[in-house]
Amino acid sequence: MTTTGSSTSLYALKLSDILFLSLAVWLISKLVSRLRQNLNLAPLKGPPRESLIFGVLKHVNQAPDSGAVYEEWSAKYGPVYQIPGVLGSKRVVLMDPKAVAHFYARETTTYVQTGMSKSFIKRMFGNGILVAEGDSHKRQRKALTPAFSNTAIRRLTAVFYDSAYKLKTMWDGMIESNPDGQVIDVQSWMNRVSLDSIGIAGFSHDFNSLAGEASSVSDLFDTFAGLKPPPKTLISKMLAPLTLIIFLLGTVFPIVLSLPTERSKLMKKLRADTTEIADVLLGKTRKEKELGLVDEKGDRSIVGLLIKAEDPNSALRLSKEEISAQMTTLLLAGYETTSISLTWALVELCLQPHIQAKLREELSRVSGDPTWDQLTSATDIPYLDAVVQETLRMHPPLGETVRVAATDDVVPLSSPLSLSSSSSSSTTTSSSQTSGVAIPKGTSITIPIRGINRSEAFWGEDAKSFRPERWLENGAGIPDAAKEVSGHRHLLTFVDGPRTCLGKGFALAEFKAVLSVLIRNYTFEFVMDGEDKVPPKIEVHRSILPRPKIEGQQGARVPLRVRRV
Ligand code: HEM
Repeated sequence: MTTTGSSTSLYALKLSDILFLSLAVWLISKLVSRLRQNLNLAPLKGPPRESLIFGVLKHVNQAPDSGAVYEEWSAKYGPVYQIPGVLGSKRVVLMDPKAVAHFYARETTTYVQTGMSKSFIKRMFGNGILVAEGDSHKRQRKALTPAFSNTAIRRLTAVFYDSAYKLKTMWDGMIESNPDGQVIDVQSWMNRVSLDSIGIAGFSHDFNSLAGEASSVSDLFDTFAGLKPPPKTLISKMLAPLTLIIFLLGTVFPIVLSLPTERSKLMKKLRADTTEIADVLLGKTRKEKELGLVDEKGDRSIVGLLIKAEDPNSALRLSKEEISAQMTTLLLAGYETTSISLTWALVELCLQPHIQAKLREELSRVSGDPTWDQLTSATDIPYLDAVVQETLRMHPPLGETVRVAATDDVVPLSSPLSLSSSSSSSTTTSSSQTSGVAIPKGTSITIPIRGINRSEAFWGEDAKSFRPERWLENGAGIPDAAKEVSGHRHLLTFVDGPRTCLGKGFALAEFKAVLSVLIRNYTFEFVMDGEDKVPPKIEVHRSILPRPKIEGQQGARVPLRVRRV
């Protein structure tokens, strides 16, 4: 008995020793690698640490315009600077166009998702293209690309118009009984247009959300957008006030993201539900294919192409898990981003009714619905193009890219950068200036997409104003400094390089088709009570991606008065 007891306690002691030693080794290795990074990193200027735990990240996350914060620091410390991150870590912020282009060109190889992003995306979207790196990313991208070719999108244009006209039927019914216009939460309707479009175009599946059919995808997104009260358990209630803290700590310790917060539980459910939908859709299409119900040659839906990629003899074969994750990714990527962009466009057009009128006037001169050729041209319906571009510049759904260096690198600069003290960097041109910034392996890098898109240094003094005219005049409206920024029409909204948005053509065609139907048929204005008629304040609601909301509304609601033209 005694022997057994002592051997148990000896075993327990050994186990605790091992645990303690492992923890100590892990902590020391983290500290050593952080020290190595900090020592090898060029002595960049940057704002002082505000908090020992969060650095300045809490300040950035809580700012009403995080882009403006990065822009202010860039004006003060130069276009490449460092900011204090969580628990003594440092992040390098790139706002120099040459450095940004260099960075995006090396996405998925030299620069990869952080542990937190990987954990977040895997939980939400599965192990698909968004987390793939290097050769695996190349392989998945090659398999998916044909689904987004010009020919494919041209054929999908009818789907976007179908959705827009279904919405019109519903709205006409609502407005009919209210000739002075109907107050409509346009954001929820933009969600429905986007969801039904991606369902049909991506999987030949009609979610029928425009006709009011409920689906778990829209239910979950609505919960994230604060439009439905989430189910609350005691533990998640207790963790709710800590959501931001847990999120920030997750940048260093991704494991804390697994804590049962309301958000993490919703994410888990979202993943489970979208995977279920993906599996059902996949099964249905496979069966149709077996029964010869799908025109194999003609089927260019995303699912059709994914199923073709399943061919065991194909070099581009994707695993079943990858197929399910790609479908989830496409469903979610095609739904949130486009819906947010359409909503922002309507908000901006209400803030400046003369721009709305000018757009309507241009569209009234187009006979019938614009064709795909007209939608994709920047010059056929130039003001529509300018309004869409300006919306994407001002309101990129993804505000920043955060990555970590997988290997040591040197980032080139457009012009020499002043360092905070004399540098030991090999690329130093003088004691206080450098032509390239040494980035040690493990360094976190931030590209402030929103900050660069709206920066006065690139876009001029009126950078923060919604002014579609800057896109006209044969490009003369785009300042030379902005032309230095690589990316779709000098914007980083779709990022750049190997991870450039695959659905860019899809999104632009859908955005323009839906907006043209809305503006030709309806006028939009804010609901303004009282004598003064001051437009309401527009706030940002933190959902999966930040969404616009009108001040005072619960959740991401954007009620507008809609009248028939
Ligand atoms: C206005 C609408 C859209 C915007 C602003 C947008 C923006 C973006 C951005 C910034 C990324 C890079 C994400 C990252 O760095 O991790 C991305 C990737 C992606 N987007 Fe979009 N997107 C839009 C619409 C769409 C649509 C409609 C689809 C599909 C139907 C789509 C499919 C994808 C895919 C598959 C990727 C992953 C690409 C890769 O990892 O290689 N997007 N998008």
